[in-house]
Amino acid sequence: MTHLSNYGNDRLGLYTFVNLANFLKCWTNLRLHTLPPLQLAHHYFTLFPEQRNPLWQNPCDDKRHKDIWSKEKTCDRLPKFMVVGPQKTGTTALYLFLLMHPSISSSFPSSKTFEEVQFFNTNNYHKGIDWYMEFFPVPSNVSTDFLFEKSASYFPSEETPKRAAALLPKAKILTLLINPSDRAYSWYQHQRAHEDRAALRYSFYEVISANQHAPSDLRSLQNRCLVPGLYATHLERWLTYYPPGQLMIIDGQQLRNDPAAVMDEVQKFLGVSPYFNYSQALTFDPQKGFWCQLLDGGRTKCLGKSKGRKYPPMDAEVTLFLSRFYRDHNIELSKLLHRLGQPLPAWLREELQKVR
Ligand SMILES: Nc1ncnc2c1ncn2[C@@H]1O[C@H](COP(=O)(O)OS(=O)(=O)O)[C@@H](OP(=O)(O)O)[C@H]1O
Repeated sequence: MTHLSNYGNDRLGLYTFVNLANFLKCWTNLRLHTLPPLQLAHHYFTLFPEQRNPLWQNPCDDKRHKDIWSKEKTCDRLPKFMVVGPQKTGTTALYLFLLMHPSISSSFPSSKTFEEVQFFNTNNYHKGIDWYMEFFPVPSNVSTDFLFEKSASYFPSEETPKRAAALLPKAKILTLLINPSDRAYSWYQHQRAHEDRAALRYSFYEVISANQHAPSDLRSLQNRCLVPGLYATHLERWLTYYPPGQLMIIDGQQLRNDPAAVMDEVQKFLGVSPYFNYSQALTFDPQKGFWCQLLDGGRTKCLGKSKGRKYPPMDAEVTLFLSRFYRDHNIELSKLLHRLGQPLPAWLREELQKVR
């Protein structure tokens, strides 16, 4: 039984199977039973439930598969890198800036989830790799063109790193981190703007401080609000499947304040050419209050209203609660960054100061 799309392994499988069955019938007293295919599959997965979940690999990584891979198909329609989130850290700004580079192209937008494909972390994964590849253009030059996708909910997903590494072992992974308290607050505001019932009903403080006896909708909202900010836990999971050299941890605060400097680092990390001068291509738009793409004639192309929302600042009680909530996780993050030889972002240093 294999979940690798049925390219090569099973050509001999049928022959072997028939001969094995004949052998058993001829030389043993075993009575062989069979079932119609669907019932057989049901029975099989009852016996081996762990095999219900496929783990797709790249068919072109194995010569035997590649040799019989359909002529119409290619393995070039896969990303060379991914922006994995977490949500509300500036992933859309990074996405827009990456697209400005002449050698970088993204996945096609999904009708359901806008610029995000959300393959590895959802049931879309069960639609298979052909479904995933359809989201990517055929690159005009495989070695110089950089395809990517950004799905901001990949970062905290339990399954994603393992699944991504099985299909895209050489991919580079870009993640953005801002102060997890600010991220949680921005996410809550996002839910309110999208008229999430629970977010409209409960104040931010009620969400973050809910205890285990709270109603289930509040608990669920709390989890989705706070869990992505447990950065060290999620990063360790990514590092179980990808070597540190393939993972870039970007300071989201720096991307917001000095995007050209960050984009220079990103270009180096990806090894993409030609060098693109973001200092000339980006400008700060005072009306938007953020850096935007500079267009001909001095006009700007900024992100839409849903990015860079206006909402009141967090009050002191909330700030204190969240600083305490994330304290140990931030300490873990600082140890992890130290181990990776990476500098600590300013917001993390500030949070660590509060601990003392
Ligand atoms: N250049 C630029 N323009 C607009 N917004 C910027 C930019 N750089 C960073 N940010 C911050 O990005 C926050 C939204 O993050 P994401 O794009 O990751 O959100 S999402 O998860 O895709 O919904 C968004 O959060 P909010 O301020 O809460 O709206 C911004 O603070």
